[in-house]
Amino acid sequence: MNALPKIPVTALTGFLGSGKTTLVNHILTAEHGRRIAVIENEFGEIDIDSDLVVSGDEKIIEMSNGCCLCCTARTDLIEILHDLLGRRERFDHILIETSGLADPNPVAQTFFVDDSVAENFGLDAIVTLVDAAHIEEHLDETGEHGVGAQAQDQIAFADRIVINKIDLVDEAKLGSVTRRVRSINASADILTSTYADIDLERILGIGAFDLTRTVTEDPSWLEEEHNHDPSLSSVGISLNGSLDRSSFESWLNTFIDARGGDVYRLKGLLAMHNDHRRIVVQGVHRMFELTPTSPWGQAERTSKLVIIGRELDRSEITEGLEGCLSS
Ligand SMILES: Nc1nc2c(ncn2[C@@H]2O[C@H](COP(=O)(O)OP(=O)(O)OP(=O)(O)O)[C@@H](O)[C@H]2O)c(=O)[nH]1
Repeated sequence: MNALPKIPVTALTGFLGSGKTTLVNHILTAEHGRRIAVIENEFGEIDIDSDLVVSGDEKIIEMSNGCCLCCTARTDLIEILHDLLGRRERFDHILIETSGLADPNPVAQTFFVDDSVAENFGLDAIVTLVDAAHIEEHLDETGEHGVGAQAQDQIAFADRIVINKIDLVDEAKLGSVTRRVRSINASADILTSTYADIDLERILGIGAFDLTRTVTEDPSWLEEEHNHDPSLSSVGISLNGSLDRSSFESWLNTFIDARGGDVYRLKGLLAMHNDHRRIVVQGVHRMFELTPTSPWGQAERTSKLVIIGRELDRSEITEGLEGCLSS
């Protein structure tokens, strides 16, 4: 007998750079009256996401095991959920931000295959973010090493789809993206947003996940195995000291000019010479931006950069970045 109601869980998916962390920050800072525990996970050997998420006491629980939820044993997730159960009076909703390369299936399965989890937690909805500017390109990558299948799975399994970054596309492009998404998932509600600024009532506490529907539409979903595309890799570099900003910008511009098509995602937290603030660098393909954040204060100045992409040459990137260190 279980007198307590199940804790609702929202699984957030979406391809690399679609805006998941932006949405998590929005959820953690907006006034919605819910207390939300966030489980983060990341494909990349150096953890950056937790630096980029607005910090707030113990809300963030990371799975920084250098791999994504889908291919680590689900026991990791089960353990974290059990741990949270011991503190259940402190929150009333759980949000799992899956890696940009994760297949949402194993996450969803966790809530059904493990009895103790199934008894205490209920999957509320799978929410998938879509990058309006890049999703078509990703879906079209259907070759042997294509990421199209992953991007497609994430859309197919969604209960709610948020087409984000609509500021970057015109109406015609938004129309074609919406039609494309609809052709993959005929039933999910589709919302649109800029910087993931959406009415949270439309994605939290909606009770949308319906196992009956999922199983009927794809009976194999509980067995599915998932492998990462081997040509995709993540290069994470951490350097002590400060970078010279103009050298960094010029190196990054040259690198992106040459390799932007293969760079799915670039994230970093950088120390710049003559600047007391931490600088966040965010990039998706050929677009990138540098944003100053909190001051370093007494903290040791280190620069961390993670690049996720195809055929990346670690030594070339390391050398390039080292060349930007301020002397
Ligand atoms: N122009 C524009 N940029 C956006 C929007 N939403 C997010 N971004 C930017 O896109 C970049 C990626 O956003 P994130 O929220 O980090 O994306 P993510 O899905 O968490 O990325 P991964 O962790 O790599 O999977 C950041 O530079 C954001 O500021 C938007 O609506 N419009």
